[in-house]
Amino acid sequence: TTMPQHTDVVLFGALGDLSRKYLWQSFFQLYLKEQTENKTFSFYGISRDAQKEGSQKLTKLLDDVNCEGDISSVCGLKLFEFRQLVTYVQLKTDEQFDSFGEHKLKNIPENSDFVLGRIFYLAIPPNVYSSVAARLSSCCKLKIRHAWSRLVLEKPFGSDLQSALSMARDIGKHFKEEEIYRVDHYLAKSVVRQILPFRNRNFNHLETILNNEHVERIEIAMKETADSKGRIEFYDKYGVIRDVMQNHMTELLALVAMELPNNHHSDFDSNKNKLLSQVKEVKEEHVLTGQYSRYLHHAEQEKANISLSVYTPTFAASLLNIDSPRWNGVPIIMISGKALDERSSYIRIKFKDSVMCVCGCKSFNVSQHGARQIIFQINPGSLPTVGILVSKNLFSPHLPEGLEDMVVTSQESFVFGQSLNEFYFSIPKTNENAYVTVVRDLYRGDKKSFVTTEGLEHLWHIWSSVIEETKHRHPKLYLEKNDISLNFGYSNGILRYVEQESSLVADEFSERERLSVSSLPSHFLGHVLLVKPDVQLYKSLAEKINDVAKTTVAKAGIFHLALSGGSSSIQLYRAILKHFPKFPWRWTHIWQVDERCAQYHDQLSNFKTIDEELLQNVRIPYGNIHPMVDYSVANVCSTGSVERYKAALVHFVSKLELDFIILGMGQDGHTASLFPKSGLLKDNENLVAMTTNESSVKRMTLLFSILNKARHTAVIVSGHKKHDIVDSLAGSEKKNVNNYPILGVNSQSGNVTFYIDNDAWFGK
Ligand SMILES: O=C1O[C@H](COP(=O)(O)O)[C@@H](O)[C@H](O)[C@H]1O
Repeated sequence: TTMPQHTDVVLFGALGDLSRKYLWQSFFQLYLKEQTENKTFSFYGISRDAQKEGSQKLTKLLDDVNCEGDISSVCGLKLFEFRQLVTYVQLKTDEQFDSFGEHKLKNIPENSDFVLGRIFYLAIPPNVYSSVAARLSSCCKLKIRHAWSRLVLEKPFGSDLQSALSMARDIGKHFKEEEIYRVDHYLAKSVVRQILPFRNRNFNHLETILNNEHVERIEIAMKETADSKGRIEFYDKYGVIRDVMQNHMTELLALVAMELPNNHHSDFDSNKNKLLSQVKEVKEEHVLTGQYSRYLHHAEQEKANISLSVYTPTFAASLLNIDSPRWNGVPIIMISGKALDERSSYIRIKFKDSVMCVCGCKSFNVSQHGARQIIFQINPGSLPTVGILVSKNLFSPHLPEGLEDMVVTSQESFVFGQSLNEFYFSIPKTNENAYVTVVRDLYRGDKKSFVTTEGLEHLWHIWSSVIEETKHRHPKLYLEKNDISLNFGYSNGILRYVEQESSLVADEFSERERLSVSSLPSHFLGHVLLVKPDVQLYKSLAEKINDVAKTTVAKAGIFHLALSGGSSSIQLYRAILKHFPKFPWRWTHIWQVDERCAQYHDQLSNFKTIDEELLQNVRIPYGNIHPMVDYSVANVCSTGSVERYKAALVHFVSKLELDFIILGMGQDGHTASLFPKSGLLKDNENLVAMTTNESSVKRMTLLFSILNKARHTAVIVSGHKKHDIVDSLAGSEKKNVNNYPILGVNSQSGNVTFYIDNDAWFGK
């Protein structure tokens, strides 16, 4: 007869996300499967919230625990019982801890024939692990015969080797190694659990080919569609390498590459640790990093420290090597990222193709000679379900107890370019949530889903220095969901993006921008003023536009730039082309501030200048260019043209906020095509209008209603002919917008800068 046993489950962080999403449901599953007359349970939900509020929150949370489709009355009854067995407890002070140990938890006399267990599950921030462990050790840990205590920790287990060791030391003062359970939920995923049984069951086939003679490379991927929104603070601290490569992915590597254990736990641990100790420290040149383009936007929303966020990798690809006779020379490639095109985790073992066809190549049979691979598909990606795929031209696998054949329906599915029909496909018989498995293992004292202290030390040893070395590297920006510019290759032991240049560039994010703004010398008409010789002036403005473009593209994925006509603009375009060849043209939309109603080839056309001097020299998508007048009709300007331009602005420009506009200023103080005494100066309703000044042709122009919504405005004033108007505007006499339209420039953003060259400022 087995001794009766009771288990107290004490869940810290009982009201948090992890508990809400997985833990309570998993503890209910435990109760459902394990509880008998002889095996009883109590559950305690712990947080720092006051008793009443915490208790209400917990009750709500438990309402969501359910039978997951099991409609039997047994499950319904057990669910009812389970909810009754959960008690909320506020634990903040030493006294509260002590009284919890004394009065709430079950206690038994020494030497009773009863097994008592206590699970302390810490779903709380790691910085309090040590102090909570210390308190638990003094109030609640069982120290009598037939009793056990387990301390369960969620990652991150430190942020580098040193911090992990010091955390392990601190906790080790209160709990012994066998009492510490560090969760790695990937080790509890259904396919991961089948890796070793599968290898064992196919020992004769597999163990002879799982080595450097036969394996070309191993890929381990953890691709996610989710981004890091809501977790920026955590992500800025950890980034993708610490978050998943150092732990889940390296653990997966160990399972496919370690020597098979002889089914003894001690073998399992020592073989795994041996393998981990053979993985070479990752080098800087072995890691590529990327950041999805809206990351900084999320960081800003979450009030993160942007100067740190710019460096956070949300994507990484790493090349690892194992220094052992079995694996020497086999590249191990890890890929993981947020905001990618699919949620797919897998280990792909690709075998060498060493067959050369000499004769009969026309009928060379793909199913016999095509790519040979084994794929452990852990999260499904585009497959109908998770499972293990073995190329039919490799061997026909024997299935261990936990797997069954998957019948591939006629519907074609492809895996790395090969039809699913070209694989033997086996799937786990049960596919429960990983946390259900974690909790069951925990209860049974089975340490398969947990990380030992020695293992942890190896894991950090592999990754610590490269994380440090790359911490100030600017990750390559990528577009969410599907950016082929993340594709990379490896040769001569080095990883390289196929497209070296990011289509999005965000280095030197805004620091320089802020600096340049704050160091401007003075003000003009209430706006920031920069006075310089013209060459320097245009370079400064080009630099500013480039900076704003990069940061805007990084945040919003699109940049709207509105240009004026005039000879000064030509110098600006040349400065941009010369100094900023990496300008993000692909993501830039070009608008016009104003235009004369002339055909494209007419010398009066502003657009012709923009086109010839700028657009023809850069790679900008045709659809991003928005000329103001309509060259497809004889009458290039009409009411229809005004409406068309307005509609285009409304369609493309979010909230009608252009990101950057370049204005000029005429000798009469006009700007855009808004001339002194024009009725349009007071038009607050329209965005675009036709206009004329006495001496010249008709024009189209943007109005102040949209100009003043721009996020950044630069007014270029250049040449000695402008000196008088600059002088007069700088004077103390009060002026009004009706006579000096430039005074109407009053952007809501406050980001207006006058770029005035020496000639215009000082005169001849
Ligand atoms: O541990 C982690 O894993 C999740 C992904 O887990 P999955 O079971 O959904 O594949 C990841 O989103 C998270 O950033 C990381 O901390």
